[in-house]
Amino acid sequence: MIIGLTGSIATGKSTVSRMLKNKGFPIVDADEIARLVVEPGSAVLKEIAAVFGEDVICPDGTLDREKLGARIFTNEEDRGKLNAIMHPAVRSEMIRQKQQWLDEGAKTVVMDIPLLFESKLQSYVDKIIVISAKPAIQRERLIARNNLSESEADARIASQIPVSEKEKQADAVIHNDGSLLETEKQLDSILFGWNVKL
Ligand SMILES: CC(C)(COP(=O)(O)OP(=O)(O)OC[C@H]1O[C@@H](n2cnc3c(N)ncnc32)[C@H](O)[C@@H]1O)[C@@H](O)C(=O)NCCC(=O)NCCS
Ligand SMILES: Nc1ncnc2c1ncn2[C@@H]1O[C@H](COP(=O)(O)OP(=O)(O)OP(=O)(O)O)[C@@H](O)[C@H]1O
Repeated sequence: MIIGLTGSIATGKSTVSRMLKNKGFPIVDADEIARLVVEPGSAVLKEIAAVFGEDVICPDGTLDREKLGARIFTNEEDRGKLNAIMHPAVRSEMIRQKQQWLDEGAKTVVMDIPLLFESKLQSYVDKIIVISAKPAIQRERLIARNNLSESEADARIASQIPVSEKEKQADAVIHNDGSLLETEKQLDSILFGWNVKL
């Protein structure tokens, strides 16, 4: 079974993904892959520099994530351009990693894909878990984690489909508004209900 884990920014995908990893499930992490494909010297990074300018590259050759983030989260056209450059590379690496786990005999693979609905990747997975948090809590956690202003946080939240919309298309929803223990209990009950095997 391929389980897709999604939600909206800062609702707790990585938190739940970590819980699943601790239980022994293999994880394919789209955010981690998105960092991998822009390593210094990569073709994807060269294309980003060609489109967005050399000033999005740090003196040490790495991507200036803060600078690029400030542009793409406030400008839909720029976001579309970045997605067009990065997503094909991210998608093929996600599929490669998933296949590798299956070839190694994994019965279940978890794919943590923040933009699963925005990128229409529902067909990549068998079941979808949406990690949700109330808007005020989501905003508060995003501001605290990324040290953003309120307007920067709002721009990031607005760059994605609202989590309430995603919930409607989920096979299961985890409400991550309370303690981590409460979140893990919801996760365990979903895994039990679906008879998920390691
Ligand atoms: C713009 C970048 C450099 C900002 O880096 P930063 O370290 O600040 O953020 P990070 O990569 O940790 O992403 C945090 C969250 O932002 C959201 N997010 C990232 N990219 C996008 C996007 N293109 N559109 C909407 N939301 C996005 C996701 O919820 C993600 O979990 C980076 O997010 C990036 O390379 N984005 C493009 C690749 C992408 O679409 N990644 C999302 C999953 S494939
Ligand atoms: N139940 C919880 N109680 C308190 N804090 C939490 C809880 N769940 C998550 N957090 C915190 O909220 C922040 C966002 O969580 P997390 O990083 O897991 O979200 P995410 O959905 O993976 O975000 P992104 O879309 O940016 O990758 C983190 O700082 C995390 O430690």
